[in-house]
Amino acid sequence: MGEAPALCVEDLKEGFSNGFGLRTKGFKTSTDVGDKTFVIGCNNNDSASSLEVHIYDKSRGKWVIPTVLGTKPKLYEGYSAVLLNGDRIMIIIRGSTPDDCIWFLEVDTEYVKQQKEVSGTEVVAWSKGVRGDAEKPVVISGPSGVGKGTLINMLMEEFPSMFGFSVSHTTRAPRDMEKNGVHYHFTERSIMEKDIKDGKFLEFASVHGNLYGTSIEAVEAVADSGKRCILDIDVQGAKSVRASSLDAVFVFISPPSMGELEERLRLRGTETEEQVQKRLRNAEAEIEQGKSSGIFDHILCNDNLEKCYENLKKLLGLDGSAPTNSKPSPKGIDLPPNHSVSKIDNKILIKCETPEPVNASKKSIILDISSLKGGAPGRTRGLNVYAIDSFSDCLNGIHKLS
Ligand SMILES: Nc1ncnc2c1ncn2[C@@H]1O[C@H](COP(=O)(O)OP(=O)(O)OP(=O)(O)O)[C@@H](O)[C@H]1O
Ligand SMILES: Nc1nc2c(ncn2[C@@H]2O[C@H](COP(=O)(O)O)[C@@H](O)[C@H]2O)c(=O)[nH]1
Repeated sequence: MGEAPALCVEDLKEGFSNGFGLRTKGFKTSTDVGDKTFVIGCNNNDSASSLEVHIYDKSRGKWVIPTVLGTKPKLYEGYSAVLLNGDRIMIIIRGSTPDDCIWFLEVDTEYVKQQKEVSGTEVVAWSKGVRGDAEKPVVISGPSGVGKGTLINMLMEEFPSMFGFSVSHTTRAPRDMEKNGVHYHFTERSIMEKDIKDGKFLEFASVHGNLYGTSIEAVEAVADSGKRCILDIDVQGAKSVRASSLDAVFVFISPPSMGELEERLRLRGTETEEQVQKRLRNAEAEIEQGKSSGIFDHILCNDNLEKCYENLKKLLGLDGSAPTNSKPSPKGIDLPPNHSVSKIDNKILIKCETPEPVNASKKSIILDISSLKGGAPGRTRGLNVYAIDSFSDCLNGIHKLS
């Protein structure tokens, strides 16, 4: 590392404008990014209140309340804030649980810039920091009745600990055997539209007359459990995911013929005649787009179900003997209870300030932020965590925290 710490929190007074030292409920901190000052905090000690973000635009001499995307962190005992790359503020939370102690407020990332353009307002976006990486999600798309759900069920039955299903939201009515929260989150249009406006959806589309969408939480919950996420979405949804920051594998399932697709839809018996007709009309355009748009990495024809399933497994690297375990869920980050925060290059030093000896897991730690991935509005993954015995370790070498 070689370089002296850029900033050490003990050298700074709480509430300084560099953003370090955001304290407890009722306090605020400010971080300067270009000609804007981002003030993060809470106005009072009311436990019902939450972290708010206000922006002071120095060039216009005006306060702005931005649109805040993503889920906000809860209120805890105290916070430290560190500006990273000039485009996001890392918030380190004191007194939180190990899985909830690192958050990012994106203030000028590509995602935030795009959202500003779309909404025409100031935008900031929260995402939660997570250790380690998740496996690439698998997006499965294709016309209604082609067999996507059947193939996904086969995969989940054979590899229950490896895959998790992204439970979509929809405004369509549940079918007889469908359970809320398992097959879909069945919801009202007005509620879903508000959630879409609040940035809670990775993608959404109007499909066969109803609104369908994948919430960011649905995908992240699967990744948090250490499983590989499977999305069953239409072609418009696949296109939106392709354009998003989610790095996924895209598979299109095509029918052997329109006649066969019609027969499958009718035999399933879940739609009225009018709905079958609508789905078949939409299928033609979906097949055309699926095969020609360049969205999909793989196209599989579901003629013979067993053969198609074998091909799906092959492209997912599962054609050998069945692996039994998924990747273990990444552990949380055990912060020392009393700590100070400083930044050295791509490393954040969280220095234990407890006078008495502490056990290994409560030692000072380093967060390596050189491999951050993903981001708002969901999870920022790729945080690496190392334990250190003393501050000089930080300069001389680091030990990986198990
Ligand atoms: N290869 C196949 N040969 C014959 N029938 C099949 C085949 N694959 C699936 N099916 C049947 O076709 C019907 C439709 O399948 P499924 O419900 O999985 O379609 P889907 O693509 O998920 O449809 P939707 O998009 O409407 O949810 C089911 O009754 C299923 O059993
Ligand atoms: N864009 C999205 N499409 C979705 C989502 N969830 C499901 N779907 C697609 O809708 C049709 C119809 O489904 P059905 O359950 O009513 O038969 C099908 O093609 C699904 O793939 C979603 O979240 N986003």
